[in-house]
Amino acid sequence: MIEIENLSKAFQVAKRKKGAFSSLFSRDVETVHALNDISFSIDPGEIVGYIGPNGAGKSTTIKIMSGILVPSSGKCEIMGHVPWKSRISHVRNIGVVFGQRTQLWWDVPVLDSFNLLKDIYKVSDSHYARSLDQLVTYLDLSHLLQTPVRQLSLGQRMRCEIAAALIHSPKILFLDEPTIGLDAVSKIAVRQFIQKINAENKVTVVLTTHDMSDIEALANRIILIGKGEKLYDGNLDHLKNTYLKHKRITVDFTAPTTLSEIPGVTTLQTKGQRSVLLVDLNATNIPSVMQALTLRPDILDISVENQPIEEIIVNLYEAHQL
Ligand SMILES: Nc1ncnc2c1ncn2[C@@H]1O[C@H](COP(=O)(O)OP(=O)(O)OP(=O)(O)O)[C@@H](O)[C@H]1O
Repeated sequence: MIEIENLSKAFQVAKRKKGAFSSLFSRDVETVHALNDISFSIDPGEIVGYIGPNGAGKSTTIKIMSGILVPSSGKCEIMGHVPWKSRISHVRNIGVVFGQRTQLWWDVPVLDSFNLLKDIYKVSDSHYARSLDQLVTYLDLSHLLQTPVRQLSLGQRMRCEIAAALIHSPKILFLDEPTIGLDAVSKIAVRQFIQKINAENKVTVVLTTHDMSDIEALANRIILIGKGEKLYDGNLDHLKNTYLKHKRITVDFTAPTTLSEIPGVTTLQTKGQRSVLLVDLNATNIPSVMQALTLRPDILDISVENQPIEEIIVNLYEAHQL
């Protein structure tokens, strides 16, 4: 369904020189390699988390796959189309949501934007009625349809953005940071909707996000890129098991206290009755640390957390010497 082979994208940018205005007059340019020889393929019905740190090349990939950017080299074929060559046929197959931008008309009621999109995509009346009905129900939009977009909260707007991207029932949905800035309730609503349209309408989803809870909730596969290179393609648990070096244990005591030394464990923080410990999994394991802790009579609560995924990514970078 999505075939990416040896895809590269380089940008030419004016070289920064000392002095506020010198780059305006300078002819020196440097090349930024946003994507370097990336290859992957995605099958129908998958939900893929496309992740990586800032500047990794995620948005560049989404823009190429949407037909907004032309790559410097390599192949990108989506449902038989080269996105930037056959734009009109391609956009019928895809829906795109950029969390930081809107595709809705700011001053008009949401429903008017949907009607305009219906005309742009030449959706038939009967298909539109069905599609709108489903989107309004699933995303709980009925009370928002007559509201101008500028009056919507961020969470309400994002639900409308997602509906707008799906009015023409595309087979593929690209979501670039769809939950950015949303509160917990809106995040969950967006996630549940993504799960639903994937399960019921068989929509293939490519999701970029910095929110790893989005990835954990949705993606059965992740593709991780860093500095334009593909670093990992597979399942999230496997990545965690391979690169997880530490776990964190938060311990609440009945009264302020200090912990005696436990091999392989460092105290990251002690505040009042709470201590946060870092367990080095190369030196020890969780059952041994728990055993040492539970010998103490003054423990109220213990919780064990995996190292944040961002730190796992750092481990992965180190492993790749990037
Ligand atoms: N239009 C452009 N002109 C010049 N450089 C660009 C352009 N777009 C992106 N870049 C550069 O390409 C690299 C990859 O950027 P991209 O926006 O794809 O990263 P990203 O993974 O989406 O990052 P973020 O998580 O911060 O959104 C960065 O170094 C960025 O500065």
